[in-house]
Amino acid sequence: MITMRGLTKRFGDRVAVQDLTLDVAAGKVTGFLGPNGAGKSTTMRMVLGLDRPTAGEALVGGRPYAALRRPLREVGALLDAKAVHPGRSARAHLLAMARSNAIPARRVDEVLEMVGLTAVAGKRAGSFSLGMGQRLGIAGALLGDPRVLMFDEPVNGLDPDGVLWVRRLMRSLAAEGRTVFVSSHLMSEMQQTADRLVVIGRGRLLADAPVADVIAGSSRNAVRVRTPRPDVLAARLAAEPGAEVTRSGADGLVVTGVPVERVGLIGHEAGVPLYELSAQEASLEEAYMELTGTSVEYGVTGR
Ligand SMILES: Nc1ncnc2c1ncn2[C@@H]1O[C@H](COP(=O)(O)OP(=O)(O)OP(=O)(O)O)[C@@H](O)[C@H]1O
Repeated sequence: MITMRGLTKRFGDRVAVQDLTLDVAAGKVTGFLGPNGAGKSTTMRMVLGLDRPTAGEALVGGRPYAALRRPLREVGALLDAKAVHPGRSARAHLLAMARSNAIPARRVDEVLEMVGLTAVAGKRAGSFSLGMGQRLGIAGALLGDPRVLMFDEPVNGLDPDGVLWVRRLMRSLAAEGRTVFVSSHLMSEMQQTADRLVVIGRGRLLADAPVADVIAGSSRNAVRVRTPRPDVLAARLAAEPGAEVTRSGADGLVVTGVPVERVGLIGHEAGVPLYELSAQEASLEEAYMELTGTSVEYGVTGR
């Protein structure tokens, strides 16, 4: 588990992370989302002891990173896949990491196999493609067989096969009871991979909830109805608290703010025949856009 309590980071008078308090639980994939500059990397760097919090604390398994005796065995991370000496082979890079944490050399071959780099283990990391570099970074994170894993944009640069592989890897690591904390800008990918989401904007916590709850909170969730008597049904629905009803075509209505079951019941009570009754769930992308709409730092101002 990763614990953050009042975690805050200022760079001069710029607040990068503001008072984050949350737990990233074991046995789940937790997606970490936020616009560019929201503070995701800074948060992860503080968990790894690479940035010192201005206030508050970040703990891994109840202890600050600096207090971990063999850190790679407790928390593995992929932050920057390019942080590898370009002249070193993939195997030499991992061997050096292993040695510094008393990890046996045979584990290097195991993780190379896990990420599919065995055939190129002797090649210079500098000659690797973006996707191969990501795989090498993931191998480094897995090296110490840690209970906690953090990945910053792990699918960046991967082809569809690679994306699928990362998704399965995250799921299987969580199924083994590990804590998996992963940042991404790819909403459709997160919708398929994550159990929970932590969303931040301008350093502040915007949401910390199961994926389904984040989506359910969107105003884009709607019910579509078709009926030969749309006026009658629209009038009945409009009387529901919180309902918004718009006409769609000759016989259609789109209703927000009323659950699909209730719409069906109201139609029944009004004696109105229904040709179609369907719930239209918002995408994570739509829910995310609503959540972060006012906290996008580097947006286009629509001039
Ligand atoms: N070393 C630093 N010195 C000064 N400001 C910094 C430093 N590192 C980060 N920042 C600032 O802190 C804020 C948060 O940056 P961070 O890289 O954590 O965001 P992010 O959510 O990871 O963004 P992205 O999605 O673009 O990777 C930004 O405004 C950034 O400019």
